[in-house]
Amino acid sequence: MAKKYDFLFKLLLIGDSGVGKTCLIIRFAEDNFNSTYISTIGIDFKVKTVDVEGKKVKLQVWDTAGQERFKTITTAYYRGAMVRREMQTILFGPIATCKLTCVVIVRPRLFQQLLKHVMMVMVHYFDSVFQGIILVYDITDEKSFENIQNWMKSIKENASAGVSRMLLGNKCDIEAKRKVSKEIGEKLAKEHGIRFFETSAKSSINVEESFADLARDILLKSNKKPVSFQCVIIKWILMLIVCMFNSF
Ligand SMILES: Nc1nc2c(ncn2[C@@H]2O[C@H](COP(=O)(O)OP(=O)(O)OP(=O)(O)O)[C@@H](O)[C@H]2O)c(=O)[nH]1
Repeated sequence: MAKKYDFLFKLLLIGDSGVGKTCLIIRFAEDNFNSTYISTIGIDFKVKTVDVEGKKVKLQVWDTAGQERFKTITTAYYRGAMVRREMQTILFGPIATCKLTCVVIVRPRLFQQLLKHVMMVMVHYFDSVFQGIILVYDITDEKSFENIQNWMKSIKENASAGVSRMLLGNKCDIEAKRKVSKEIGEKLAKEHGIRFFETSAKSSINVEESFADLARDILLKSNKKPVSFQCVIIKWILMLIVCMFNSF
């Protein structure tokens, strides 16, 4: 059977509530637009395969809720760094090391359980790393632009270090209500050394282009090696080990 894609990249959209994250994803994945606003609850994803540098890249695009009350769930999804920290504490923390040594000697069965927990964390890690994060603001809403700094801070604190980022100023079809100039958006992106596009999910401006551009950036960073495929293999091996532990 022919392989349907060469690479799989996971992207995450973040930004204030109402800036158009869901609409951008729907425009990208289904080429559709709905003006009815239904606020996202929790997290959801859509997939689309694009051609990048002659390679088929499957993008799994995750939507998040911009509302403050869902922030804990949203940031939990940046994972990479967080799970790594979790693993470091389990494996290398000073107390953990002492306890672990005692457990191996005195309670081998408990050690087995611990090992299983570590495997589970690793499975989760390989399953939840995002290669790209798209920060979205609304060009007609100054506050959503100011908040980009907070979202940037949140990425720094929670996401993995090598993650590719991109800034989108959405709703550029409503020029009459513009509050944030293109230049100021470009300036902010430049300061953070990331790509920038003004988009419109409604009028389908720069949506496909921006997603493909980010995919290209990730592809070049990954040195054209199918990293995600390796992750999937490692994930399945880890899951197999977890299943073996379960059957003891
Ligand atoms: N004019 C215009 N309206 C848009 C555009 N994108 C989204 N909207 C409208 O903005 C509103 C909010 O869009 P959503 O995509 O639900 O916003 P969101 O960022 O996902 O919001 P949360 O789920 O609350 O985080 C909806 O009424 C959309 O129709 C756009 O490009 N142009």
